[in-house]
Amino acid sequence: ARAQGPVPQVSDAPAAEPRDTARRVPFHGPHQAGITTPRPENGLVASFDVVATSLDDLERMLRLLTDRARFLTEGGPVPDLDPALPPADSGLLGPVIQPDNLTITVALGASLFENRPWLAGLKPARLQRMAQFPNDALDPDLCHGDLSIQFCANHPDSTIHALRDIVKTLSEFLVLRWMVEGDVPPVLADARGATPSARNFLGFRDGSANPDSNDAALMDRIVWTTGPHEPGWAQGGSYQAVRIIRNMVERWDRTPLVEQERIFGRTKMSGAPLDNPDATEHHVPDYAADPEGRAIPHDAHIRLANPRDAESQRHLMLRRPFNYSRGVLPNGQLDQGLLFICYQADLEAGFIAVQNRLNGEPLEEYVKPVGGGYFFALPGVRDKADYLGRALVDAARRT
Ligand SMILES: C=CC1=C(C)c2cc3[nH]c(cc4nc(cc5[nH]c(cc1n2)c(C)c5CCC(=O)O)C(CCC(=O)O)=C4C)c(C)c3C=C
Ligand SMILES: [Fe+2]
Repeated sequence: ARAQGPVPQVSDAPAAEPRDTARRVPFHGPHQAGITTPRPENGLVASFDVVATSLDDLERMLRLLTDRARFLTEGGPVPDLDPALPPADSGLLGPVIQPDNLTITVALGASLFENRPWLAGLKPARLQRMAQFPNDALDPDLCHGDLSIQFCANHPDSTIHALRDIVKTLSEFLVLRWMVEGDVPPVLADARGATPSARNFLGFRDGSANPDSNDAALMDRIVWTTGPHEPGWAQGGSYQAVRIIRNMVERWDRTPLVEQERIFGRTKMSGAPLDNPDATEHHVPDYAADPEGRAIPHDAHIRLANPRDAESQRHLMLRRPFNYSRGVLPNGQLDQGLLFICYQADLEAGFIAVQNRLNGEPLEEYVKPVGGGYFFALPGVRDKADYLGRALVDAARRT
């Protein structure tokens, strides 16, 4: 017989460690946050079509987007509204929005300029629609867009909350085309105080040879767009290339370790280049000492991506990828991959040139780009009176 008495209360799951969500990345500055600022654990790129048929509409949209991005990244209490109305906030983060290292980075696609005569002549010089590379199998539903927003934060609930806020508050202007969310595993400083690079879904450290984003002079050269060949409004912005790259992880996990390592040109566990496997991941490979490609094959990913010759400095980029995992494909394979994001001062000298060199690399047997797009990240918002894209709007009013 069943025991009588009160139904036992279902207890809450054991509480995790309290999270540190108070950290804030400054919103105002000469450049947008989320490019050279440290990459937190969660990242999401959403691409939108813009419904703005006049310059006044575009200005209203950019001002509203700036206000929301400023509030969400700085944090604060959610206003109480009349309960007869929809609430001011989704409530995902509770009554007070915590900044949680959130950054919101807004970038424009070529189609925004091409379909609007009142923006003619103002498109950044290298901005173009992403073309198909030989190994691509692009899904049109995962490509292009008038405007991209990259959300990064310590936790996925913060990036999702910010996306939901923008989708709701800008519904008059923005129609969502696609979005991909990803993570990078947390990394702990080693005994020498160095922080190793996080691993991608192929199990390799990713980011070892990235240029140092704390070096402002280097970032001025590699990342920030400057110079007379670009419209004046675009100075201080950056070209953003986004690629959704599926990883065939089942096939990869059945590939011998030596082959995996020769495909990248690095050892899997430490990340050291194969010309000095006992070094750290930050060891600089010496290709001149390996002209026949015995240690690091000529078609290894890192050797093709950066041959470190006289020309290479022109083709550098800042990579900021996240790993995505989104269930199972209809064929029963895991749908995992890399949300590849990179920033550069010149899209053609950066991403496009490097991708053209990578065409045909052995890694292609294990990866399949399925989407993405090219965008131009707007210059930063200087202060409370400024807004995203103000210089563009001012320039359009003058022409
Ligand atoms: C066109 C640019 C690049 C694409 C697309 C790309 C895809 C891609 N990369 C990895 C994994 C690794 N990439 C690594 C290095 C590396 N990759 C690129 C560019 C692209 N990668 C560059 C410029 C570099 C640096 C080369 C150098 O300067 O030596 C590495 C090694 C570690 C590191 O430096 O980050 C890994 C691992 C995957 C899995 C992938 C597509 C799915
Ligand atoms: Fe790479």
